[in-house]
Amino acid sequence: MVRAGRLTLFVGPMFAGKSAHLIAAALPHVSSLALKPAFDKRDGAELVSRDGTHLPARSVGEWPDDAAGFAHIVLDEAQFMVAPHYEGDIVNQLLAARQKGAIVTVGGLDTDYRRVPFEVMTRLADAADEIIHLQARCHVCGCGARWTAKIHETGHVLETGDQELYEARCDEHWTLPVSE
Ligand SMILES: Nc1ncnc2c1ncn2[C@@H]1O[C@H](COP(=O)(O)OP(=O)(O)O)[C@@H](O)[C@H]1O
Ligand SMILES: Cc1cn([C@H]2C[C@H](O)[C@@H](COP(=O)(O)O)O2)c(=O)[nH]c1=O
Repeated sequence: MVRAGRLTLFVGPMFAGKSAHLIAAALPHVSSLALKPAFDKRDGAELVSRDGTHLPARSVGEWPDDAAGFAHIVLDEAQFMVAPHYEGDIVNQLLAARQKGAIVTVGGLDTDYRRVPFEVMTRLADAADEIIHLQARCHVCGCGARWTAKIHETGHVLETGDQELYEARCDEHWTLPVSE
């Protein structure tokens, strides 16, 4: 019997618990391949959530040759899987894995600090079986935050960082960064 594949997305701003949910989704699976973008040098060979959970993961700049051998594939920070940091079309590769029966679970930012959608995430959302929208707490007021604000304008849309550079913000308190 052919297994039915499935694509689940965890999307939202930074600090919303996307990595925590991905790690929790992977743990029950015996055969699990956890991937992270080679572009993201944080945390070495692990997916790490700010809630303290972590999971061994491979940093990849292209689709792994042995991916077909895994029943469950997890990918975090999917917004980084674009040229020149990633070779190949990650969306088509994930959809092909689902087609072959894999349970595919992906986390990523739906929008950048300007509130512009990340194209990879939009394409994945169009094809997903399930999308879980997560919110963080606004850094200013503590309300539900759908957006990420950047504290300093650096001129880079793709730029790894944490609380020194980014904050979760609600609709009322989101702003563009002040140019330096
Ligand atoms: N502004 C915030 N809103 C919500 N959680 C936060 C915030 N700042 C830090 N945290 C912590 O971050 C955890 C989620 O982190 P993580 O899984 O790394 O999120 P994501 O992958 O979405 O960035 C929460 O469980 C909480 O402990
Ligand atoms: C908003 C925004 C974020 N990034 C980077 C910053 C972090 O390294 C990751 C997001 O990590 P998290 O697990 O979701 O906290 O993305 C970026 O490159 N560009 C942006 O606009």
